[in-house]
Amino acid sequence: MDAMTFVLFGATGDLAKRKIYPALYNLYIDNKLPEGFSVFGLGRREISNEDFQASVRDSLHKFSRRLGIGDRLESFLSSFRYSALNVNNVEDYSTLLSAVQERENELKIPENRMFYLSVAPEYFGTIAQNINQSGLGTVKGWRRLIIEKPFGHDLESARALHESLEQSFAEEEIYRIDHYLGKPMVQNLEVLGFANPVLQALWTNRYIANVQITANELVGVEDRAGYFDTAGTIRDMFQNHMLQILMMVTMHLPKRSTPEEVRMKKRDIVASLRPIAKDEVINHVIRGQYSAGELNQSPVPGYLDENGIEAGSRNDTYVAAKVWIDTPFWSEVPFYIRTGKRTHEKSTRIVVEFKEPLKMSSDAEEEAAPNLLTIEINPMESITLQLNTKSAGSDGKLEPIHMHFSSNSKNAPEAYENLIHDAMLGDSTFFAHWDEVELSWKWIQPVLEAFKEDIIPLHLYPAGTNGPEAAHQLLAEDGNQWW
Ligand SMILES: NC(=O)C1=CN([C@@H]2O[C@H](COP(=O)(O)OP(=O)(O)OC[C@H]3O[C@@H](n4cnc5c(N)ncnc54)[C@H](OP(=O)(O)O)[C@@H]3O)[C@@H](O)[C@H]2O)C=CC1
Ligand SMILES: O=C1O[C@H](COP(=O)(O)O)[C@@H](O)[C@H](O)[C@H]1O
Repeated sequence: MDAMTFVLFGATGDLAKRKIYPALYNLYIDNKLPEGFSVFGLGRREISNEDFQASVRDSLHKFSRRLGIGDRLESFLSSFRYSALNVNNVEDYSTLLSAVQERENELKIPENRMFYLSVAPEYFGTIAQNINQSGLGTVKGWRRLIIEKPFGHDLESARALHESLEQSFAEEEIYRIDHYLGKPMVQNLEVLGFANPVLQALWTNRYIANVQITANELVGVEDRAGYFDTAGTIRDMFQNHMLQILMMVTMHLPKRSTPEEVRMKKRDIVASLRPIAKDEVINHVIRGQYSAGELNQSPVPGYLDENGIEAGSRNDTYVAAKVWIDTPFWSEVPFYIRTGKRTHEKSTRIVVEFKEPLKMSSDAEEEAAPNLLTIEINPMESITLQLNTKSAGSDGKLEPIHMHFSSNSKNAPEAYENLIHDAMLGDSTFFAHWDEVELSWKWIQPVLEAFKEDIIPLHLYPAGTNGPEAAHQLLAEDGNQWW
């Protein structure tokens, strides 16, 4: 891997402390950082290098699961420098440029610069522009820009953001983080397809009855009311993470592919999503909001009673939808997608339900359970195939059995580790490319409008339950059920 300077905007923020520093540290102790590696943390506040290193040390103590391994923390921290910078002030970038160049010379490393924007999205365009104007982005080596979500608030704002970024950075230099694409089981979907002919052969509408994608959460709005009450689950989870999983599970790859091939396949899927007109949203999408309920036998407040939520807010904390992909592989297969906060479980999973088995014999009225392939993504990482077999007893009835594989996820790299490492290598396979981001917003725009205009019901569900009843009806009307 190339030696580089990692320039982190928002170095004093929550995401840096909870995710980025632990990810960098884990990469360091796994010897996955390059020889010459230097970090510049940036924020408005004035702090010394020592205080910055101390705050990184604190966040590792709090958030890293691997601090006990080895005693390399201090040498890791010695790569960290801090520079005060206001993103709107071009002179601050020039000061930073001098400091970065001095460090590059000191370490004798080439001008490879990774810019990570862990700040509010309204700054993305300005930062990209100022990086260029100040000369910080003029390099003899390579430069890359990692940006956090959310990428826009709707189709129009996403396009505006893209236009402002593309004035300063080429698409190949931009790495849009969707942390679900960094989850090992989501990355595994690419391999499951091409490495298992048995699955590859079955991966079509000929054999698959429906596909279900669930991301249930225990947590509520936490302390992010300001952001969440205007975003809702539809933008926070559905437009990005859920549609990315849908793309990953449905693209057909004949072999391990280049980032460009993956990008084209994902693009084809999202371009083939059957459009839902605004007045049709009511038939395909369920919108929910949690009311007061119970979790672990303790009462929890409803959404409207959470801190910082606007009185009478009609914001969505739950979305379920029935989606169709109009391609020869997937026509006639319903994809059911649901995600919600304050449900009864933390579980992200994909369940593929295969078509009904053939009747065993003409006179047997036996009910065979469907074959199900369940891929648990989070917090469990497992793959289970449900088959039918004869029961051991004398009656010889059918009973389901489970072939189960569970990975030892304790030591598996976390999503941010995988993604930052990939970006350092210049591998954009598991990043969201503009084409698919734009098409996702385009597809979801009528749903956003239906929510905004309040023309579909907002179903309440008590916290700690399995979502609104209407989400179950959505499948029941097709003769299906959530698994
Ligand atoms: N936190 C999370 O769990 C997640 C966050 N994200 C995204 O990551 C990004 C960062 O979020 P988060 O860390 O939570 O935000 P925080 O509010 O915790 O941190 C914001 C950071 O931006 C810096 N900052 C703010 N204004 C300026 C400015 N004018 N000039 C320079 N620096 C500035 C702050 O430093 P200072 O105050 O010193 O200026 C601080 O370091 C956002 O895009 C968010 O949507 C995405 C997924 C999850
Ligand atoms: O991006 C987000 O994801 C989390 C859920 O992530 P997970 O890895 O725990 O499944 C969600 O809670 C948050 O609201 C959203 O912004």
